Amino acid sequence: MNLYNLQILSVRVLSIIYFTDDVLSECDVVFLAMKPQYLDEAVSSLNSGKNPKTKLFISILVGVTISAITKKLTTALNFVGFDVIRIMPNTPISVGAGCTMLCHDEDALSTHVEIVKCLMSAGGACEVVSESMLNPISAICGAGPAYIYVMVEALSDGAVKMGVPRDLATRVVAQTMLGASQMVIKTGKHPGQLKDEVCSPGGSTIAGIHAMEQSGVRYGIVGKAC
Ligand SMILES: NC(=O)C1=CN([C@@H]2O[C@H](COP(=O)(O)OP(=O)(O)OC[C@H]3O[C@@H](n4cnc5c(N)ncnc54)[C@H](OP(=O)(O)O)[C@@H]3O)[C@@H](O)[C@H]2O)C=CC1
Ligand SMILES: O=C(O)[C@@H]1CCC=N1
Repeated sequence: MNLYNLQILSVRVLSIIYFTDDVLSECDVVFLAMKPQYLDEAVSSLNSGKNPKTKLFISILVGVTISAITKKLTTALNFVGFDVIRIMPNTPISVGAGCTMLCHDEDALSTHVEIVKCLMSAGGACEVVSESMLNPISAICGAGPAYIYVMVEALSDGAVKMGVPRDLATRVVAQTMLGASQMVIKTGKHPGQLKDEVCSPGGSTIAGIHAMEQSGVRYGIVGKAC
């Protein structure tokens, strides 16, 4: 990490917890990380005091807009001059392989955007998108790991059914998913082309693909899960 990154990371970051009387007077940056239905309760538990220090709120709440959060904070706390930046991270961030989507208002300070990018990049990829893109992309980067785990579990179940021990099956499935993902990222090839490269004419893979298509896997993912 370069000096610039270290400098911007030197701001103190704390999460909002219950009964946070002094969070705003002590922290430059505050994460809003409760479920959306508890936002009002959380905001009302904050006390801006005489000298609020917080200049940046980072929200991971799914579906709550920057303007809605700004309005709630401004109304409840009666102070202005802060930025709200929305992010949608995912749980793989805990192992350094996360994917965070970030959006901000046009008037957000570039230093604030850099702070968030720097913080979230420490846990994986981080990309800036428009706010209108955040909800649809959240269905993939935020919820996506759960869908992938179901697929890992299903493939592992299939292997177990054929007599492979569970731990070996799950390890091989996960490594295969990792490898396939790296192929998509590193080769830049269309996933359909990568799939074609695995399917030998008349081979077992195309037979498996046929079975997947017959059972509506693609339809279920595109039409129902997303
Ligand atoms: N799970 C995921 O993969 C992702 C979740 N998100 C978003 O993150 C948010 C939290 O989700 P998740 O972590 O799964 O949910 P959890 O229920 O695990 O965590 C919610 C947290 O909010 C705290 N909390 C509840 N009420 C208040 C309050 N009034 N004031 C302050 N803090 C409060 C809870 O504290 P306590 O434990 O003390 O009750 C808990 O730490 C949601 O908005 C979700 O959309 C975003 C991306 C991915
Ligand atoms: O299921 C949820 O509400 C959150 C949003 C993204 C991931 N989990």
